[in-house]
Amino acid sequence: MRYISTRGQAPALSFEEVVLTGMASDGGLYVPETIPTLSTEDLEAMAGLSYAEIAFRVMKPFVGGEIDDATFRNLVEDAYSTFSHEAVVPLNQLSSNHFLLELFHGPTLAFKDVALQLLGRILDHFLAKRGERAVIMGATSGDTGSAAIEGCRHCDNLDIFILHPHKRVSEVQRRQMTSVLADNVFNIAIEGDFDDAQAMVKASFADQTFLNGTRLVAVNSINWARIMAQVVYYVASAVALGAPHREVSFSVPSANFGNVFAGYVAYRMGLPVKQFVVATNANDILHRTLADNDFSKQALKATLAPSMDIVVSSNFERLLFEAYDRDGDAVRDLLERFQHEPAVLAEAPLATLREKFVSHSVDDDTILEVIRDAHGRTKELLDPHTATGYRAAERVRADASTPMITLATAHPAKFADAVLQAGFEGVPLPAHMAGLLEREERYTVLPAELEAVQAFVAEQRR
Ligand SMILES: Cc1ncc(COP(=O)(O)O)c(C=O)c1O
Ligand SMILES: N[C@@H](CCOP(=O)(O)O)C(=O)O
Repeated sequence: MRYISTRGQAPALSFEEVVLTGMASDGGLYVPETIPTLSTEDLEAMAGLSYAEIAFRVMKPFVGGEIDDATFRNLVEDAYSTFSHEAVVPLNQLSSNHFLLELFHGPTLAFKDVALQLLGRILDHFLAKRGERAVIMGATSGDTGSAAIEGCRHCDNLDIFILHPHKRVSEVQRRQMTSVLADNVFNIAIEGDFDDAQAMVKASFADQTFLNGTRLVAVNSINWARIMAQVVYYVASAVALGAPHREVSFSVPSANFGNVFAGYVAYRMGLPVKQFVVATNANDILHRTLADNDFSKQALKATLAPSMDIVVSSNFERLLFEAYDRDGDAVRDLLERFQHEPAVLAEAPLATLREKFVSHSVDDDTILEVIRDAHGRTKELLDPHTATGYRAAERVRADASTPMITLATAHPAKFADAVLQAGFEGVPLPAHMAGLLEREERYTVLPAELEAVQAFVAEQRR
């Protein structure tokens, strides 16, 4: 399996190189040269298998033999043994044809654990084999950061630098990151927003001279392994509901677009998916683009679903690459224009996207109303991100007969503010996080300036 850049000018890489590289040298993101397929028989054979076994089977073609089967199976089983639910990502039936896919049973209570528990182990495997050290730089709006720290902190070959927007993540999210006092973990609170943090991480990949030759690795969904691991739960949940002989739809709380893009990859692999509902908070660029062809930046708003407070959505580029028939020049032109002025998509690619994707945007007042309403109807307490998906599913689903799976991307205990504002008492943290709110914290506040961040990383790395 080779991987190519969405901007068409970087060299093709192997799986190992792609995992250890992050961004492509032409500024693009890596995608598989060909998307592997799952036959009807492959999908049928997955019914009743464990999550880890389905994960092994779905991901194997992407790894392309670069990790031997026995080792890869061990890495996968080990990664998912850290989840507190035996099913790893259980499906919870809310009503006759609406299901919640609970992706928050990992160590940090958000869907990011599904990929980052595995990515940490894959990185460890490749770096140990090469006898190399690497520096991780990641940007987080709250969840990727703690999941990356949790997934990678035991890897002796890695120093981990996580940039979060100062005072714009929830208290639980911040403490999950900043209370890890390990020598190889560095938290940076940026005086800016998530877009600033992500732009600095991407700029650091583009010019890595500040690291004097040490390898820089991505833990954001820039890294293909993140997407690959997220493809699995689309397959597992659809199979549980009758795929390949029954179509399903997914509603996905979206921002950086890695999650729903992984669903699209599952569809392209052969999963029968009727519809992807892209749910956004008030930062609605994805909704404006899909609904009105308005691909333009607006000022980032702080919302009750802070992990989705993102305007420049990294993985939308991967979907555009597919919609533009893998024309890297067209993608590069469009994204360069988008950086400086409002842009629009060409008619044909937009029509292609609209065949599978619909969208809906949910503001803060509605998030609170949905949390109350869903609890009244189903007894489930949704986190504010999941609430956007739940509402969007109900508003724009194509029909009531196709099972709708809303992705529950985080546990409500991470977002006490929204839960309290919705009129509920706080949600207790699980036992393994007891005492989190009293633990010592360590982080460094820096201005949103690339030089300051790079100087800090260069100085602190071991
Ligand atoms: C809880 C939660 N829900 C939804 C999202 C959006 O997912 P994506 O960025 O993959 O679109 C995020 C962060 O990205 C998140 O942390
Ligand atoms: N919501 C994310 C933002 C980063 O997204 P990623 O999928 O690219 O890592 C977060 O919680 O940090």
